[in-house]
Order: sequence, then structure tokens, then C-alpha cells
Amino acid sequence: MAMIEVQHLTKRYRDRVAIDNLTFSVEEGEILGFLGPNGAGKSTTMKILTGFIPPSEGVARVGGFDVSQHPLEAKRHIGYLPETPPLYPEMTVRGYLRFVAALKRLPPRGLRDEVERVAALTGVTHVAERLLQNLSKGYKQRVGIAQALLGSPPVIILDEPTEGLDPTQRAEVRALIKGLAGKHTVILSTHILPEVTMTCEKVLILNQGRIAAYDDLRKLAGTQGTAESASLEEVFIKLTAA
Ligand SMILES: Nc1ncnc2c1ncn2[C@@H]1O[C@H](COP(=O)(O)OP(=O)(O)OP(=O)(O)O)[C@@H](O)[C@H]1O
Repeated sequence: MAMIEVQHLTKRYRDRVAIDNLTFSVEEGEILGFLGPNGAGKSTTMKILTGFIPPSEGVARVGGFDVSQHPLEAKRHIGYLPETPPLYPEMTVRGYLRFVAALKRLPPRGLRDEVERVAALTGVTHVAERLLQNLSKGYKQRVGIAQALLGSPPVIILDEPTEGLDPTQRAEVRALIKGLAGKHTVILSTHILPEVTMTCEKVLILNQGRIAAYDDLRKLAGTQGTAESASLEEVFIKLTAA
């Protein structure tokens, strides 16, 4: 079953077309690598899927719910890490996660356990009593991922989750994302191509608001006029060259 369905999705900002007639779907348990150069329309697509902005045309469904017509039901299916995690600097990690859990209306009974579960999963238990403002960028990012995982939503949308992390932190976050496969449906937007090679089976490459490629990672090179042995980087550069 497709957990995310996007049909003929278009977004215009005044006279600028940010995304143009996108159609794709993500099956349950799949991790889709969402790639594209700066300004390709990745964040715009994710903002529509998560109900932050409305589309100009087309339909987006999450868990079968149209995000424009049934925004609350659609949002209940989604955990979202935006490009800049919405953290409150003066809160502790644990306090912040409890706060988000309450905002998500998780049942008060299991709330504490759920906070500890996502904290452990993202490796922030040992900093749980620290103030967010005093955490390193890598730990802030982990807390951002932890809040997205609260309540175990079936769909997780991650906008550049490893941006600004050091190589070790990146590897840890990558392993964490990989571990979500099968249990969650994930859209992973990133500029870091090896990240996609290591975590995703399917890839969508956006260029200037349009789909330049949408295929299994294994098949991508052979179908884009590049050698079958071509790396994702070579395919990406070929498809997005001006
Ligand atoms: N609020 C806005 N008003 C006007 N134009 C916008 C707005 N938001 C985005 N755009 C434009 O829409 C296009 C797509 O932007 P978007 O942020 O979705 O790209 P992106 O692929 O996420 O880029 P990046 O990798 O740099 O984050 C760009 O040309 C951008 O300038």
C-alpha cells in the first residue's frame, strides 16, 4: 500500500513555479531518497506533505488522507524534521520531548515511557537533563529526529537530517534512519549522495521543480543514459546540469 501519494502536485509562489506537476508514491516501509540541487523544490514538496503550505494544484495523500481536505488526520500519520528543528533553547531535552509529546496529544499514560524510548533510540538519554541551547549541533539534530519519532508515526519526513554533523554523527544518524525501514515510510531529503546510496532503495531526483528521475537506486544508472556502473553522483550531475 502507498503511504504517501502525490498526484500532479504544483506549487507557485506568485509567478515562480517551485514544483511542477509532481507525481510519485512511497510504499509502506520504504525509504525514498529525495534529491535535487538548491532550489529544486524539495522543501516545498515536504512542506505541502506536512500541511505547512497548501498546493496550488494537485493532490497529496498521507496514510490515505488528503493533506488539504483532512489535514489533522494526515498530520497524525507524520513525524517531521524540518530543515531547522523547532527547538526551544531554554528547555531541557526531556522537558522538550515531553512538551512535543503533549502537543502531539499522545496518551498521558505512556507518555514518559515513549519519551524515554525515542531518547534512547536517538542516543540522547545521557543529555536528557541538559538545556537545548547548550547542546552541540549534532545533539540538537538528534533531538529533532527524536521529536519526529514520538508516537511512532507511520510516515517520517526528514529534511536534511545530517546537515552540519561530523562524520561520526552522520554515520550514527544514518544507521538510525536505516533502522526505520520496514517499520516506517520515510522521505529522506539530503545533499549527501552517499547517504542515499547507504540508506535508500528508491530515489527521486528533482530539478527545477520537475522530476528528473524516479527509480530504484539499482536501476537508476542504466536507465539515465549513464553506464550501469555510474555512481549516483554521476547520474545526479548529468540530470541536474544546467
Ligand atoms: N516562500 C517563498 N516565496 C517565493 N519563492 C519561494 C518561497 N519558498 C521557496 N521559493 C522558491 O521556490 C523554489 C524551490 O525552493 P525550495 O526551498 O523548495 O527548494 P529546495 O530544493 O528545498 O532547495 P534547498 O536545497 O536549497 O533547500 C526556489 O526557487 C525558491 O526560491
